[in-house]
Amino acid sequence: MIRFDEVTKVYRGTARPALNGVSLEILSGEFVFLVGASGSGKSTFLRLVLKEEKPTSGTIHALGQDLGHISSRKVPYFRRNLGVVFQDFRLLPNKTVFDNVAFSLQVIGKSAGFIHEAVPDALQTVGLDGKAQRYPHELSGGEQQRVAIARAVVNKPAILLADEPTGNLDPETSAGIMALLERINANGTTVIMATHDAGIVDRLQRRVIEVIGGRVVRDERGGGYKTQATPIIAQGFGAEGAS
Ligand SMILES: Nc1ncnc2c1ncn2[C@@H]1O[C@H](COP(=O)(O)OP(=O)(O)OP(=O)(O)O)[C@@H](O)[C@H]1O
Repeated sequence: MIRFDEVTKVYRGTARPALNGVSLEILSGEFVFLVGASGSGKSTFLRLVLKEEKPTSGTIHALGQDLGHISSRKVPYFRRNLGVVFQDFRLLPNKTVFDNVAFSLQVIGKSAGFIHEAVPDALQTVGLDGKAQRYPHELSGGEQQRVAIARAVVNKPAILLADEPTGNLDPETSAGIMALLERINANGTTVIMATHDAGIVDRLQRRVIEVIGGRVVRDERGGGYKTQATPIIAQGFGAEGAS
């Protein structure tokens, strides 16, 4: 589903790679936590998958395509298969909940008929069916994140990328968001989530990829936030990235 082969990313004007020789594979249907200190390279990983950045060296395949060979004209089509959620929600403040979710479908040319079925469906999935006409400032943080998740999944993406989606939320609200992400994953969407939340990672016991200074130092299925166990390098991928 996603494969990194010896991927290194050095941002312009910087000396130290943000990602350094990362090789790994993420399979369809997996739920993966990306963990590591601030600045370790987690967001860079997600931006590379989205093709918002390109690697300095190495190759990335996602959904059967070599990202290096997708022309800029085709990038928007590629991105239709990916949903994205951020720590700060990024909703449009002057649009209702319904219109925030509908907007992402309008820009890709979906018909009004499609939108009027898909948006209520997505709002029901995230538990916000009664709040379609509210504005973002009339919602709690947890509800705003649910809108952002509805927007991310309304087009039924194969992959959901979440960059610290619970970073601004209290533990109880975070637990609700995690239950939602688990449900979305159980319905077949591959979920990759960057997080600093040790409690969540320990509780869910999913695959954990730990990055330090741009290198993958641990890739463990059923792992916690921190482990004393000998790292298991998933299926032979990532050995080169470990140090
Ligand atoms: N656009 C950019 N230009 C230059 N350097 C960048 C850019 N984006 C990130 N970096 C650098 O790349 C490294 C990795 O950053 P990245 O944002 O991927 O880390 P992160 O693990 O997501 O951190 P956080 O947990 O704080 O979000 C950092 O040293 C950062 O300063």
